[in-house]
Amino acid sequence: MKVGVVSFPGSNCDEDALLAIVERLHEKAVMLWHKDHDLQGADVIILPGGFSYGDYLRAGAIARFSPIMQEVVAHAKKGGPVIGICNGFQIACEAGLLPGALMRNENLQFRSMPVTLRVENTDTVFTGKATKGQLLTMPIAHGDGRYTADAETIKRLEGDGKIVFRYVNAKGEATADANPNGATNNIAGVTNATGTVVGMMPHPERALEPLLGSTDGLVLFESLLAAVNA
Ligand SMILES: NC(=O)CC[C@H](N)C(=O)O
Repeated sequence: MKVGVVSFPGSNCDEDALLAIVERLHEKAVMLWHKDHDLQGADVIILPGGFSYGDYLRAGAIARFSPIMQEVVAHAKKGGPVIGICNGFQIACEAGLLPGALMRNENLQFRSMPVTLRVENTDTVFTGKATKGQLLTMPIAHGDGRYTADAETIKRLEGDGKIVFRYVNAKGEATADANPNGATNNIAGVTNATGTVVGMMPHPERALEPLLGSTDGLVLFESLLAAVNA
């Protein structure tokens, strides 16, 4: 497996994502500069977290015009795996790789804290090794994480089981107080029709070391490796 991590001006989780692949999975990873058109033979693309273009206009709205996004979209259209983490999720939505949008957090605060997620869909390239209903702890760090879409899209995503993660409390219940940003239906992550593109606000690449409080992010990377090698 060879993973390409796209570095935009303002990305700040690109190194963490690269290290997740190299140090935890012992697989190959390359940094891809946003101005390039070459995916350097990567089988998988990570759109990392950060503040691409300073979140000007709207988070992800400028990054989606970066030259490399044409190749990322073409890769995704061919069924190539793509994961958008936090700012990467915002960029994936802006680029039309995933439905919906990430709005300013309901409480207008930047939230940096651990959250509990419930795995809703294990039929994606990034959750195949998880179990449905499994609870995962990982951090969030965002100001614009309130997932939203028009009512018809939400109904379709829910009906088709395209919600991958939901914010829940310690008992696994998707309550309002477990929702850090006011996301519709506590949605923390979604997938496309084929389960090959996943976007999520929480950071699995920051939950790989016991020292950092959780290793629950590992299941996503192990799922990816298993899917690519299948
Ligand atoms: N950690 C991140 O990727 C930050 C995401 C984003 N730009 C926000 O604050 O909403």
